[in-house]
Amino acid sequence: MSSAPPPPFLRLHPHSSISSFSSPRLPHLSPRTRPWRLAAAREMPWPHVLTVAGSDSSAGAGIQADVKACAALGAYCSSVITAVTAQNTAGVQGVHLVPEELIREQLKSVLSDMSVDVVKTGMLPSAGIIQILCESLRKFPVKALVVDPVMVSTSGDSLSDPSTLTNYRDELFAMADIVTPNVKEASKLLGGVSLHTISDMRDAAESIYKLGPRYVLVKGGDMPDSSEAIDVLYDGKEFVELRGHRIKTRNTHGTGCTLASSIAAELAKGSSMLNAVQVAKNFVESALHHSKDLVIGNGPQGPFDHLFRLKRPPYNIGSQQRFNPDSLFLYAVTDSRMNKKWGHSIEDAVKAAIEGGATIVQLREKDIESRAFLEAAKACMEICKSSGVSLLINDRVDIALACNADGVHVGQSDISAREVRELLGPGKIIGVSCKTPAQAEQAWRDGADYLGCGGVFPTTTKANNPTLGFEGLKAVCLASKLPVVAIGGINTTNAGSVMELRLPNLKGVAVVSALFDRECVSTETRNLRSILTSVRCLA
Ligand SMILES: Nc1ncnc2c1ncn2[C@@H]1O[C@H](COP(=O)(O)OP(=O)(O)O)[C@@H](O)[C@H]1O
Ligand SMILES: Cc1ncc(COP(=O)(O)O)c(N)n1
Ligand SMILES: [Mg+2]
Repeated sequence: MSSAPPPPFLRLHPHSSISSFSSPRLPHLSPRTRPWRLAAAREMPWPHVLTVAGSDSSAGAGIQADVKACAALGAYCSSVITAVTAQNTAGVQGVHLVPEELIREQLKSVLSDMSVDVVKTGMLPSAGIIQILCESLRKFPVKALVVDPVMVSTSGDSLSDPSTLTNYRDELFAMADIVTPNVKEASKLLGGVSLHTISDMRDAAESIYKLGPRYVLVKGGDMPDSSEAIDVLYDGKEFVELRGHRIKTRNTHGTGCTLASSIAAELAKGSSMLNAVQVAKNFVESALHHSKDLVIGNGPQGPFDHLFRLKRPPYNIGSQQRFNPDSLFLYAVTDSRMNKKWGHSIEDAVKAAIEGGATIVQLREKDIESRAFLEAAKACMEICKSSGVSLLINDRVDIALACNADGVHVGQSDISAREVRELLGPGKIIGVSCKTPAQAEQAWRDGADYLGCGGVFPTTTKANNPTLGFEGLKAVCLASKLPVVAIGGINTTNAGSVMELRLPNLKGVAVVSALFDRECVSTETRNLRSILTSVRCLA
């Protein structure tokens, strides 16, 4: 690796010079006095990841991978470039470091102005660069820091000076929310210990955790002879093994950069760490799967297609608004037989439920023709959109796609949440009906957003549906890594007792007949809502 000579190529904009970097760039105006901000009627925050990393001329890894991954997942990605590398599918041919003062300048330019949510680091090739980054982060704090300690490329070329080890370990890790070494990097960080088994990865995660980050993810992409790609996540208390299919492909250049940026994008959207890591891992696996036969370059390591979803409908892949688990509070599920019985159209029933205070709606229409269902779903989408309530479709991914619904709810015998995610993309809400902790675990692995758990009480809405009781609900809630909504026989007389269980992850109740098998849907919804609210107020 060549070290940085004085930058003869540096041609500065007349108003921007390294020597003047300490002078403030932006006039200090309050939002009220910034005329360009008054133009927008409603300001929409855009999840923002700043990547501090190296440029990869082959665009499979580094800054280029980070920008593509964030874009694919619906986050904005700004970039501070630490080094310019000459790379292709055969390996790394050259590295040139960006002058440290220009890195400081780039950091200040972005962090002082652009409301960064999460900083993600990749190639930090010198000790001085790490120090500058730490200083900048202390001056401009962000919500989360994702550190991918890039040291060696997958081709085996060095991408950082050995002296950076000390700065990583003593300074940057303590500021990090998550550190994501691959097995080779974990070994380097720990003085050369060898990692061959999952148990070795766990030990390494534990040792790196002691250096100060909130989470450690030891990635097993490069573990030989395994049919699975297994990563180990550790939070100081619990280990989680994230297992995925190992895709047989030469196109794995940039998997590490992509994983870390995807975690950063999900954190910027508001996910918990565990969910961010799971979504990121599923995204890498899907991208590798869709790119496995693509050919670019003659070397042993090709890039993969981060934007694979653009090749297929739906095109509205990235959503900026994360699913809010609190919206499960009063979950209204429609039933066409009940609507018919009371002479309500689906649209009127949905409108009344929202008027009464339903916080999310699912259309569960089992005996209606597809064309009529789609028309009703489109009308319900308009109603839900104008009141800010999400609309999900039971089982029918085709209807959800056609009406651009907010998501889909599937049962254990429907197509899996993983396949639904493939079809709907990352921005949509996916719920899965689960009766056991094992099903809850699988739904989380498959990339679901929430669980429906029941029947809590006996119900006539669903035939042959075993009753779980409070014990069954409790087992699922305790085991679940996802928010849960209770369902099955819930009405105004027993809803309070369900919420009074105060089970972890239990966010609300889902009801069908208690709302829709009634003459006045809005009154019933209002009554239920006030019961739920009073239980919540007593908490
Ligand atoms: N062939 C593969 N199939 C599926 N997932 C993979 C494959 N190779 C790597 N991954 C996943 O990609 C992510 C990055 O891991 P890894 O390749 O070990 O990182 P790095 O690029 O830093 O060496 C991990 O989640 C890992 O499990
Ligand atoms: C500029 C740059 N940054 C990072 C990597 C690591 O690549 P990988 O994600 O395959 O480990 C790389 N090859 N080049
Ligand atoms: Mg790799």
